[in-house]
Amino acid sequence: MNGPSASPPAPQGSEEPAARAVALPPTTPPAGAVLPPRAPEAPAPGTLLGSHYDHCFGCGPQHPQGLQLTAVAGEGLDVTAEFTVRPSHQGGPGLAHGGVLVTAMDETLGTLNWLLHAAAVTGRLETDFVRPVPVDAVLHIRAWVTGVHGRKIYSAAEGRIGGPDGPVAIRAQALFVQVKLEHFTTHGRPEDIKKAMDDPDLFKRARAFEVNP
Ligand SMILES: CCCCCCCCCC(=O)SCCNC(=O)CCNC(=O)[C@H](O)C(C)(C)COP(=O)(O)OP(=O)(O)OC[C@H]1O[C@@H](n2cnc3c(N)ncnc32)[C@H](O)[C@@H]1OP(=O)(O)O
Repeated sequence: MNGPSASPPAPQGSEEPAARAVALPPTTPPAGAVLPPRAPEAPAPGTLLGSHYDHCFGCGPQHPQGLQLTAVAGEGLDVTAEFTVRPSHQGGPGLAHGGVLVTAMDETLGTLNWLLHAAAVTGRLETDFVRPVPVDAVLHIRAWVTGVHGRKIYSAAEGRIGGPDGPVAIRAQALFVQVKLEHFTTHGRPEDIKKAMDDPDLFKRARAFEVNP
């Protein structure tokens, strides 16, 4: 199977508007979802999670235009993260681009999988933009797992500005799908796979390709 099915857009304008919508699966956990314990291998609460791949647009320190987001493991199945909006992240003048903010949420939500010791990729990500985020602002993000159902990991996050307890600027909810190593080796560019595999930092290498046995 290749993800959930979606209706194609209707070919002409005579249908009801609702019939033209794409059917998307929910990002709230279904009945039967569970909240597993933190994996025994999960980094201790308070650990700076670091980048899973130096060239990642979300967290890589070697990506000059990237977000260089940093995340810290929480006490449970939760993380906090910070991202400083730079001029290269602008959409409207002086304001963060919405897609860049979504990336920050995606990246932070992705780090939750590390607490479950599961390799997973984003299947679906919903966001609410609540208030604009200016250049130079720090987005304080908190993310948490809401449930796990089979290979699906459900999670939610919020980003605040003006401090960790400041007003909410963005909210997100996501569904990640656990994948095996082949997801990356089959679809990724060979030279980049090699670059990640050659990283002398064992921890990063593990994070770039960690797979549930
Ligand atoms: C490990 C370190 C990496 C960390 C990176 C963090 C960076 C931030 C995260 C990202 O941005 S990842 C990049 C963006 N995401 C992608 O590129 C994923 C592209 N999509 C795929 O590769 C596949 O569609 C996917 C792996 C998600 C699913 O394909 P599969 O063939 O493995 O799964 P399958 O279709 O069998 O579906 C498994 C279950 O997930 C559900 N599912 C799959 N795709 C879904 C989707 N898109 N939305 C909702 N549900 C989805 C599906 O309905 C099904 O539910 P059930 O088990 O209940 O039947």
